[in-house]
Amino acid sequence: MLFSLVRSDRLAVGVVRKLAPLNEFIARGIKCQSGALHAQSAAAEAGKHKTIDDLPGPSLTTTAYWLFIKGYADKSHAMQVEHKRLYGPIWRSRFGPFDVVNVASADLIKQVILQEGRYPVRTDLSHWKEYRDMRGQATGPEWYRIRSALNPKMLKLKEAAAYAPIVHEVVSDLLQRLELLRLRSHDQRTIHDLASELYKFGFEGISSILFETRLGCLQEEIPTDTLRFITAVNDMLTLSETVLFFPRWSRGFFPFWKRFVQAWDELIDVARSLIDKKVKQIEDQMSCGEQVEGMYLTYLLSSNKLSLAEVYISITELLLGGVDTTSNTLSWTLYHLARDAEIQKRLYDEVISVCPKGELPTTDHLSRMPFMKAVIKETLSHDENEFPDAERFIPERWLRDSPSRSQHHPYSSVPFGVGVRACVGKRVAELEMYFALCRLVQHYEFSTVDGAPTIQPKTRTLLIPSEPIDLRFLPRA
Ligand code: HEM
Repeated sequence: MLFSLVRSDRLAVGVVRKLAPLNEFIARGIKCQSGALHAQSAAAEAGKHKTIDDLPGPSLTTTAYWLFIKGYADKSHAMQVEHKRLYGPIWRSRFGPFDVVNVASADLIKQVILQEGRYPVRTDLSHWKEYRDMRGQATGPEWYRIRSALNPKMLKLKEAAAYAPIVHEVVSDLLQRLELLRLRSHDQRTIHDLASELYKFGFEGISSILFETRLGCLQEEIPTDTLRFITAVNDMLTLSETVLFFPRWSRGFFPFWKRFVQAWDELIDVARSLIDKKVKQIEDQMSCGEQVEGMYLTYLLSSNKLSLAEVYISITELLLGGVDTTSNTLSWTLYHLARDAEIQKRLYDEVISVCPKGELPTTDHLSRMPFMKAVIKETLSHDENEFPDAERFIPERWLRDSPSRSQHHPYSSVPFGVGVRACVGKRVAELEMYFALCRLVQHYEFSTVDGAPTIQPKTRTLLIPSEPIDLRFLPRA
């Protein structure tokens, strides 16, 4: 396993976007804190610690050969598996401006995380920072202060549970939309490209929490401003990868940098106007002497812990972190369930016994659904060296009382990261995924389309399906 890489060979969903920053940090860790992390070697035995220059790994040219000639450009997860085989559990590689040390064993990951200290550093995505500097926006005060302002209403289980009503509203819209698409399909069963529908769900879900407003992503006619927003996020993330591969001097020849900046401009513009609307609303309420109540944005704006510029950028970054991670995990989860009727049946039985159809699940219900949590956990990452039959989908391995319970290293599955720098949106993501999965299972039985080939993952920041996922949705009685 590589840190944050999800189900590496069989692969469901990955968070490779978050991998590079950690690795860059590790590289620095090795350089600056010699002895904090070292590979066992003749050098170490002789009492001399290795430096980053001693690490094995492909040169820049070899990496380019793997990416562009051997065809791993959209399969960098598979390349990492191959590189681990070739170079061992710790190796150096270079991608564009990144000089990366990869660690691919639970023990090494633990060593890295345990020496992070109070203010773990993640590398800046230089081209994101460059955009911000160019537009004179906040370059980000220290991470810890911002993170301390963002954490309280995001990470605490009790606080995140306050978003349950809005998440249910969005899940209801998702169910309605899927039902419409199902009925419209040629066999009144098939939903084509489920991942793109779930992407809209992810966008609507996280925006409704962050901006405290509904954007209409799941409506038949998506409002123009919302379409602009979705396109901008999509363009920015897609171009973000392209821009990295082209040197600065080539920006005059190729359109990518210009388009990347345009996408950011659009994105910030829509986010700012949504936030400004809320600011105006709060001001109006306050001037009338009304009590101001709201959710995440209201809390941030009224806590006075961040400047308005910091709120713009923090909310935008939360949005960027929270859309496709959640929806992609859900897409792969449904795909795995559709391929395994037995596991799906076991999940259905659990859901129905705790929360029958017609009832809306609550966080209390969720606490009595260990199998559902295991299904999501199994979709997210784990280490092929630590789990028997790692390539098979076996949610039972996460259940405490199950005979298939695996005795795994605590760092062998860290899909949200660990420690102070771990994912700020974990609780919100779980709430969205659990509620959506629960209600989908209450309503439908899903299966793959007859004769459909197995869908492989490809790297597009995350590990996404390489082809559209088409699933049959059969309504349950
Ligand atoms: C299945 C869903 C998700 C997964 C698997 C996931 C995973 C991760 C991982 C692995 C990290 C990096 C941790 C580290 O560097 O140590 C991270 C960071 C982050 N995530 Fe998530 N995430 C998910 C959902 C979300 C959601 C819903 C949000 C927004 C509400 C979000 C916002 C963020 C932010 C802002 C960071 C950066 C935190 C920091 O550097 O302080 N994520 N996430």
